[in-house]
Amino acid sequence: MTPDILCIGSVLWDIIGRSNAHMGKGSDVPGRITRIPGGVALNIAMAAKAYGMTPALLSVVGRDAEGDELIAAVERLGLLTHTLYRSEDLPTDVYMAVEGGNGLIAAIADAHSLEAAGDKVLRPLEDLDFTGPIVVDGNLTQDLLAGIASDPEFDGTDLRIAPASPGKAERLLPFLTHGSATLYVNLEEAGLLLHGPQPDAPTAAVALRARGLYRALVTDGPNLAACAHPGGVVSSQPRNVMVTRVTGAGDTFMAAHIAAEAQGADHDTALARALEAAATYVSGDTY
Ligand SMILES: Nc1ncnc2c1ncn2[C@@H]1O[C@H](COP(=O)(O)OP(=O)(O)OP(=O)(O)O)[C@@H](O)[C@H]1O
Ligand SMILES: O=c1[nH]cc([C@@H]2O[C@H](CO)[C@@H](O)[C@H]2O)c(=O)[nH]1
Repeated sequence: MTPDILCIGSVLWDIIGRSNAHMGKGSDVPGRITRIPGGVALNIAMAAKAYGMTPALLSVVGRDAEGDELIAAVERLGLLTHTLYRSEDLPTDVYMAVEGGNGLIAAIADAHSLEAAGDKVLRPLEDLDFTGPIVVDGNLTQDLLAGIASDPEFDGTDLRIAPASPGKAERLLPFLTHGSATLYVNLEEAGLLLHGPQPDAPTAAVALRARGLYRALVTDGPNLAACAHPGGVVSSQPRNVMVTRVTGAGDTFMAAHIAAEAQGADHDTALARALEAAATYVSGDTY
C-alpha cells in the first residue's frame, strides 16, 4: 500500500497506571495498569488513519519481544510499518505515566533509542519520493530536528510539526525559519517558543508568524483556536461539550486538520473540521 502521510518520531509502548484516588508524591494506591501503543508520531498516525488517511511510520523499534508485539499491534490498526528501522541493539522505547483522580501525576518518556538511532530513521525517505504531508515530532534530537529544518531536501516539503512535551518544545525552534512548515501547538507551548506567555491563540499564532514561521495552528483547550497563514489569520471557538477526556485532544485536532486539507479544505474549513473532531474526542466518542 502507498502512504499518503508519513509520521516521523516516537513509536513506543505507553504504560499507564490509573487510579481514581487523589494522588500525590509517594502515593501507593490500587488501580489499573495498561499497555497501549503510543508516542507522538504513532498517536498522530492512529488518528490520521481514523480520518481516512494511510500513514507510514518512520521511527526505530527494537528487535526485542516488545518491538515484535508493538509492530503486530500497529499493523492490526492498518498503519504501514515497512518504513520502521528495526534495530538489533536498541531496545523498544517506552513511556510511563501515572494518572490519579486529580489528573496526570507524573510521566517519564524513555525515547533513548529514537535519539540514538539519529538520522537512520530518515533513510526510507530516499526511496519514497514522497510529496504529501510529513509529520515530524519533537522527540527527535535537537540536532536531527535542526538538520531537517535546514536540509535543502526538505525545502518546500509540507512539514507538520508536533511538540512532544513542554520540556521538548524548544527543540522546535529551527522550524520557525523553515519556508513551508506548519506548527501545531497549544497556548503554553506557543509561549515557550515565543519566550513569553501569550494571552490567546490568535495573538500567539500571529506572533509565531512574525518570528518567521510559515504557518501556526494554536489551540487553547475550550477557548479560541487559531490558524495564522501567509494570507492572514482565522480563528474559531470550540463548541461547548461535556469533557470526559483531554489527553490526546491535540493529536486528534492535528490529524483531522491534515486529513481535511488532504481532501482540499481551505483554512476556515480545515480549522472547523479539526475543532469538530476534537470536540467529539474530548466528549468521549472515539474519533
Ligand atoms: N475543555 C475543553 N472543552 C472543549 N474543547 C476542548 C477542551 N479541551 C480541549 N478541547 C478541544 O481540543 C482541542 C485541543 O486541545 P488543547 O488546546 O488542550 O490541546 P493540547 O494541550 O495539545 O492537548 P493534549 O491534552 O492532547 O496535550 C481544542 O482546540 C478544543 O477543540
Ligand atoms: O516526551 C514525550 N512525552 C510524551 C510522549 C507521548 O505523548 C503521549 C502523552 O501525552 C503518550 O502517548 C506518550 O507516549 C512522547 O512521545 N514523548
